[in-house]
Amino acid sequence: MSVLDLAPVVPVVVVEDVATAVPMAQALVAGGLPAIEVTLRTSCALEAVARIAAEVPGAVVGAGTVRTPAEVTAAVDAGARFLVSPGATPALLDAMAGSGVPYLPGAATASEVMALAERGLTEVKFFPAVPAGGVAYLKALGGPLPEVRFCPTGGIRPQTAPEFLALPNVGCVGGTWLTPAGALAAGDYTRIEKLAAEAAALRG
Ligand SMILES: O=C(O)C(=O)C[C@H](O)[C@H](O)COP(=O)(O)O
Repeated sequence: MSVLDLAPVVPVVVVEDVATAVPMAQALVAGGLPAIEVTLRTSCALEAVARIAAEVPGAVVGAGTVRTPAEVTAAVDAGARFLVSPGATPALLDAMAGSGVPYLPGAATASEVMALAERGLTEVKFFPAVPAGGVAYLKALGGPLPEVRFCPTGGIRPQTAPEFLALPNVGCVGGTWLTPAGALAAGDYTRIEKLAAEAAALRG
């Protein structure tokens, strides 16, 4: 099954303290969001991926902010079950294609999406979704490129997620709102589970 179909929302998480990784992932899964994108933006990100992969059986943990072939290898070695990138380069795409796991390369223009489609890639992260043009832009891309499905990410909030999810070319949306830094710092996993449950219910 595609990552785009696991849940309406993929939490994009920035793990600053690796001790929060497992309880955070448990809360997200309990709330109904199994696909979790751990961004490789912090020094403990790979360890967070490894711990979630080992200790949270209901989670489908992936790595985000994957920008280089070396990061592809490191993420898969850590246990990432999918890869997400903000954009795409030929070297990165070659590495992702050889990784053995599903991947969502990033694109923001018709030409970028067409270059990915030329490679047979029809599941794409639309980034940065809101600054690049939001719902209207994505709807317009769906005219000439109807076979491509997107996971828009960047600037999406619970209030705006339903407008994206209503588009036929959107599989799911990504966002950071599920795991507020304050909730993680305070160990408030109940709040994270509640945010996840609300997000999981966004599309019935
Ligand atoms: O790290 C990456 O690879 C990214 O693509 C960036 C994330 O998609 C945004 O950080 C989403 O952040 P929000 O706009 O707060 O939902």
